[in-house]
Amino acid sequence: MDAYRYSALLTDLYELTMLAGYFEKGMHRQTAVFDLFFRRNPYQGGYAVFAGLQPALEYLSQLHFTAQDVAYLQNLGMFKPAFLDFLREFRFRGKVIAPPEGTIVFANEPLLTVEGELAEAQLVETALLNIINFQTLVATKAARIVSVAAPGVVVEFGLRRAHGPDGGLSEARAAYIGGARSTSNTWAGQVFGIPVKGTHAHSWVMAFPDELGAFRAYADCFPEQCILLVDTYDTLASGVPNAIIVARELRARGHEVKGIRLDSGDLAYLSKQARRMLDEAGFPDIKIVASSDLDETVIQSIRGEGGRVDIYGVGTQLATCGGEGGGALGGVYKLVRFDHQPKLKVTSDIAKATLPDRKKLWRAVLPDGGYVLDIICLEDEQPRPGATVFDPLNPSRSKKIPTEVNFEEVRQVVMRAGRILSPAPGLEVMADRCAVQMLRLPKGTTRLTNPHVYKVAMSAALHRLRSELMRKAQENQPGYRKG
Ligand SMILES: Nc1ncnc2c1ncn2[C@@H]1O[C@H](COP(=O)(O)OP(=O)(O)OP(=O)(O)O)[C@@H](O)[C@H]1O
Ligand SMILES: O=P(O)(O)OC[C@H]1O[C@H](OP(=O)(O)OP(=O)(O)O)[C@H](O)[C@@H]1O
Ligand SMILES: O=C(O)c1cccnc1
Repeated sequence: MDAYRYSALLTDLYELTMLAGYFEKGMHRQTAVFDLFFRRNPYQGGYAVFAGLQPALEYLSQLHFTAQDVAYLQNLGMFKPAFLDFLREFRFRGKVIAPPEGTIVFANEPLLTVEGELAEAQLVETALLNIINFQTLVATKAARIVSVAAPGVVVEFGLRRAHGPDGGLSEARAAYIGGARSTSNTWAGQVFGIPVKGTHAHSWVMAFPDELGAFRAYADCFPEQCILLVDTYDTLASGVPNAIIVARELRARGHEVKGIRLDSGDLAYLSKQARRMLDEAGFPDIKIVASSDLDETVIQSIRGEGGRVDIYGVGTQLATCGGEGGGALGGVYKLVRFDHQPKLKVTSDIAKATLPDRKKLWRAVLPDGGYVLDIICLEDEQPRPGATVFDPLNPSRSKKIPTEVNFEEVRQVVMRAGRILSPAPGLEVMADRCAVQMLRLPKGTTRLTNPHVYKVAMSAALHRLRSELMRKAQENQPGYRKG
């Protein structure tokens, strides 16, 4: 898809200098495995929604340096001719393991694993983080908003406040995966097939001599999709009464006004009053749309006060991933195996020590389908009910896997030898997956504040391997003295 035709130069310079260095030292063909993961759930929440895989895979499968790319790098004066020749032939031929998009994931779990030659696996770090971090962050924000809005519907209105045109495009995609049902972004509608929806702006009302004339004109032009913005002058004194007049006139012509939109004031109070007025006038099916800097907290408050909003139009806060613990997802990409040896990033802070080697991610599931905990194992082991597993952040804490669970593997091989293994499912499939998995989480995990901490554990074998590598790494440091 053209929307994903990213340049090979979509990278940090240091990926290219490392690549040139590995090439010069003859290391570029050695095998490497990298894990992409994040260390903290976004928004101080209890989960994240994995998104961005399809664009990431499209990027990998199309990755090549054009003649212009190579000429640009040559002009930088940093790279030798033999390396530039290598870039001309460069393709990504690696293997990728990942969860399907819309999967609920948690901090410290390996999400994407990229395996290949050091050159290809290292080069793609920046682009993969750029794509996955942003889309996962937006999809998570959408899921949070949808979780408090339901059965109300969420429409994504963020394009005008999104971080640039490309941000607006991928944000609309990710918001849909997280549960937004439609977007105002027509380009996203065209590219991704997301349903497009909208009302009209205050400028429409202001461009007519009066509000009633503006509503009549809109109903005339769009008798089948008429949603009227009622807060330009006075919501309850003129906006809703005028909308009711137009709704009667339209009904006499065989059509129905579909909705009204509230865009300022106390949305709980106004929606209750508007609902009463519409019902009393014989229009119980006219929907109430609300917008005005909405986020999950405001929506929860509106609902808590008995607000009667049917559709929430959410723009700025969704598109820019606002709120505590939002803004950016701190996903990282770490080397876990190199030249046939497991690798570990050692640090005095155990919470930042990586999980070495090729791994599998398993989800322990109760007979009723509810999720219990996730277990990170070495590639060749299978978790067992009753086995003891360890907290990767504090391995002195351990717990037993409940005996009655089954295990679902969270990730699958999605790319081999640089080829995407199966065509991406539609975005609706990803959105359904997210909605279903949200319901399978333990109670409290989706709570906005102080959520239940879903357990992510490592197997005993992975714990042993990590401890052993840590010990060796410390002993091998020059100047290390056993304390
Ligand atoms: N019932 C509610 N509970 C919590 N927050 C609400 C409620 N109703 C509205 N809000 C929020 O209150 C804030 C203020 O809304 P209000 O429309 O009064 O001011 P405004 O947006 O600055 O007005 P204007 O649209 O005229 O600029 C908005 O961010 C809105 O999301
Ligand atoms: O509040 P958000 O969550 O960002 O949702 C999008 C906002 O964008 C529009 O306002 P804007 O003032 O840009 O234009 P308008 O004249 O249509 O109100 C719309 O009325 C919403 O309030
Ligand atoms: O269609 C709307 O009502 C809309 C679209 C974008 C931003 N705000 C509102």
